[in-house]
Amino acid sequence: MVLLQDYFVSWSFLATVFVSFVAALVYVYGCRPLDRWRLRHIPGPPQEWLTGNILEHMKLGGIFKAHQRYAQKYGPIFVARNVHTPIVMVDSPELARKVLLQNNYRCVFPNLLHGEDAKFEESTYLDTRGDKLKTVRGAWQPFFFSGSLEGFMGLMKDSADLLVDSVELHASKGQVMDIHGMIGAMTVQVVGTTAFGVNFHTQAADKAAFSFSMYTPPLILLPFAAPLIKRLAHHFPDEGLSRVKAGRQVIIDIVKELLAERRKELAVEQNRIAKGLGKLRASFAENTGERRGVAPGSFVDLLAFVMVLSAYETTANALAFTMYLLSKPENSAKLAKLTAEIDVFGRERVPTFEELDKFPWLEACLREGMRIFPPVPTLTREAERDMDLGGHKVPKGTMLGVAVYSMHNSPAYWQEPEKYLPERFIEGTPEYQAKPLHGYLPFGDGLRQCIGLRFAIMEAKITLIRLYQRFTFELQAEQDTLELRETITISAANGVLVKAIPRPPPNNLF
Ligand code: HEM
Repeated sequence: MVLLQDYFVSWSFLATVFVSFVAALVYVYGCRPLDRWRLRHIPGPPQEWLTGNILEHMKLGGIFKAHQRYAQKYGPIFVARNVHTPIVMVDSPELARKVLLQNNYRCVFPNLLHGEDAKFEESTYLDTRGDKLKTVRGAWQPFFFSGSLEGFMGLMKDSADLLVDSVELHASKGQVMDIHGMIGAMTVQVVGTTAFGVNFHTQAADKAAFSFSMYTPPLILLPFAAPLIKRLAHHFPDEGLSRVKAGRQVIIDIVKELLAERRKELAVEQNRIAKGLGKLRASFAENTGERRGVAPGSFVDLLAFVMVLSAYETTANALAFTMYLLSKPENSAKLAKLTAEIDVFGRERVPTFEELDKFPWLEACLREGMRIFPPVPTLTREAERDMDLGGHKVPKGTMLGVAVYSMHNSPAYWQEPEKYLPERFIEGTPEYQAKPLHGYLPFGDGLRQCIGLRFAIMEAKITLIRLYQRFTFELQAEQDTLELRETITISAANGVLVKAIPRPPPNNLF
């Protein structure tokens, strides 16, 4: 009896109670009972303890592929656990519209950055909300007005011509090239130069910037322990994290250098602004950071990050995917129509801003490319208030997602979705008639729709015109099916490998 009493007050007893309590807490935490209860009416894949659906996503080849599978199985609204927190996904044009038009805040996913790096991340625009959102977006707008866009034509054409030169070099040696990587170098040059008015001479946004670290899984699974994990990662960075930080540092260093240079050269800057280049940074400084202190000290970082994330990779991916599809042997008739449209315009001529509208087939090829391979496969929002989504009550604060990739490739909305049919984007064709009214979202929708949409289409059109005036491209056999890699965007995991075939001069056509 005495022994038992001793045991109850002993350390080992206390330790057993404590460990059992913590184990029970961890178990309950991994089951997410509250989230399950809140979203119990919405179907979705069964969740694993602690890991949600993450392991299944990996098995299925990415979150976007998993969403496609879930939509087939559970219908147009389902709950998936992409990360620790559940996300209510929609896969129907009507529901997608509701999500995107009624909610203006993006979800913020956890990341590992700490200290100075975290400040850089906070300054980014992608999860901005409230008044700051209006001010910042307003400051961006002038950059994308027709007047400004027209001013970028020369730069876009020169950059496309540099790309043509390097394609020619490979072609003269009969070499296979990764056109995706080469286009990426061009898009970074274009957007960097337009934003800062200084030649952005490097492909700074290395893919390593988006690589994973071994700290990422614990951060995703145990978000409550984020401060501890971030500190650990900061003091003992592994190789993955070091690469992420190095990638960002390249950008920050360039930006700081440019900023210092610009401050010394105010007169030169005035000149540049008059020409339209550097307008974005100037407009931003004018409207937010410097004048009103909305983003003090961080506005330039913001531009750099948004540039990398939003402009460079998406445009490069859209272009590379389109070229991939046009190079597939089964799409040779679509390619022939494209080269015919370009030949009518002229093999040597450079289009003016207005003349870019004379390429409807080219634009259709690009738009259809972004249907099959939307560069941003999932859009996210946070429910700003309680919502009714497809008859389900979704509480305020819930993470919402639009399964763009799945919707774009669904037979429920597109006839023969696996086929590359640019006709879908040519008014008056049967394919156009069959197209869903709202089911096409490569640039998102609502107040947070891609602000660079016109910039991107313009750059892509100029690039494709200059390339196809001179070449067609032959796909390497092993690329019949393109392996995709998913980060925030989807891209070709191993690049797009092609051989350039110089086109015969126009007078030898027949
Ligand atoms: C083909 C190329 C591009 C594609 C497919 C694309 C796609 C997207 C998508 C899907 C979004 C999110 C929209 C939403 O949540 O509803 C977005 C946002 C954004 N994009 Fe693009 N983008 C492209 C090119 C560009 C370019 C060239 C720029 C700038 C020069 C740019 C700047 C932005 C910015 C600043 C945002 C954030 C807008 C906001 O949150 O208010 N994008 N883009």
